[in-house]
Amino acid sequence: MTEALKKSYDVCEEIGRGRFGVVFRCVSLISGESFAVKSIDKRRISAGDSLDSQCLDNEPKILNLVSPHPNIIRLHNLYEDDFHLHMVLDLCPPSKDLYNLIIDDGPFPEAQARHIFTQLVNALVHMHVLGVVHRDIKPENVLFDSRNSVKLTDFGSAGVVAMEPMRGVVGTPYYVAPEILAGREYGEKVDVWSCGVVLYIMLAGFPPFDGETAVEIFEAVLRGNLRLPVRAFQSVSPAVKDLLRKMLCKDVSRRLPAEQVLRHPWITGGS
Ligand SMILES: Nc1ncnc2c1ncn2[C@@H]1O[C@H](COP(=O)(O)OP(=O)(O)OP(=O)(O)O)[C@@H](O)[C@H]1O
Repeated sequence: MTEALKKSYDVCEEIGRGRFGVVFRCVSLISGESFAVKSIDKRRISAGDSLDSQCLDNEPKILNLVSPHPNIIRLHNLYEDDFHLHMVLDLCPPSKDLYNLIIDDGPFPEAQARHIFTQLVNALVHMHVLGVVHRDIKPENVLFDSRNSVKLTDFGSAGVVAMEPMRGVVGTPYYVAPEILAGREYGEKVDVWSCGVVLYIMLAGFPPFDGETAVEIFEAVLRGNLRLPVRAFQSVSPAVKDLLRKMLCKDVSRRLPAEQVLRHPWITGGS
C-alpha cells in the first residue's frame, strides 16, 4: 500500500473486487469521513496489453474531467507509485448497485424505473457535453449512495470523442451498441443505446437482445430487432415504449441524443 495513502487514510475492510482493482473502505485521518479506495496493482496489467494499460490511465483522468456531478462517482484523491494506483472515491454501501437491485426487486414499476433512469441520463448529458463517452454503461456500474442517489462508476473504458475518432470493441455483450460491433466509427450515442438496454431490463426483468453465448447476443444486437413482448409490457405505458424505440434504434442518426431523452414526455410528464 502506498505510504502517502496510509498517511492520510486508515484503510479498512475489502468491499469489492473487479478485473483490475480491489476496493476497500477507508477513513480520512483528518475528517473522519469514510470513502472507498480502489487500488490497482499495476503488475497485474500485462505490459503487452495496451488496452488494459489505457484503462488504467483513463479512469482517474476522465473522473477528474467529469467531477463533480451529483450522479457520477467523485474522485477525491489519487495516489500513485511504481506498483500501485489508489483512487479515493465516494463510498457507496457495499453490494448496493442496480444489478443487485434488479435481481432482488425487479422488474420495477415505471415510477421507480423513471427515478433511477433520469439520474443516469443526467450523468450522461453532463459527460456528453464534455465529450466523454462512458462505453460500459450497465447495471453493475450504477451504484447508489446512502441517500439512494445514483452514482455512475467505472470509467476505465471511457474515452473523449474530441481527441480521436472512436473505434474498437469496448463494452459488455448485452449492453453494447450495434455500431460498435459492426466495427464502425462511433460516438456518444453508444451510451444512449446502453441506457436504453438498462431501462428495458428495469421494466421487463430480462434483456432485449439475448442469446446462449456472447456470439449469439452479439448477433441479436446486430439484428437490432426490438421486441416488446406482451407478457412483460402489457401494463407498461405507451410513452416509455416510445422512448425505448427511440433509444434502441439501430440507425444512429435517428437515435435520440441524451439531452433529448431527458426532454421525452415519459420523463417530463412523470411525477
Ligand atoms: N465507490 C464505491 N463504493 C463502494 N463499492 C464500490 C465502489 N466502487 C466499486 N465498488 C465495488 O467494487 C467492485 C469492483 O469495482 P470496479 O467495478 O470499479 O472495479 P474494476 O476492476 O474496474 O471492475 P471491472 O471488472 O468491472 O472492470 C464493484 O463491483 C463494487 O461492488
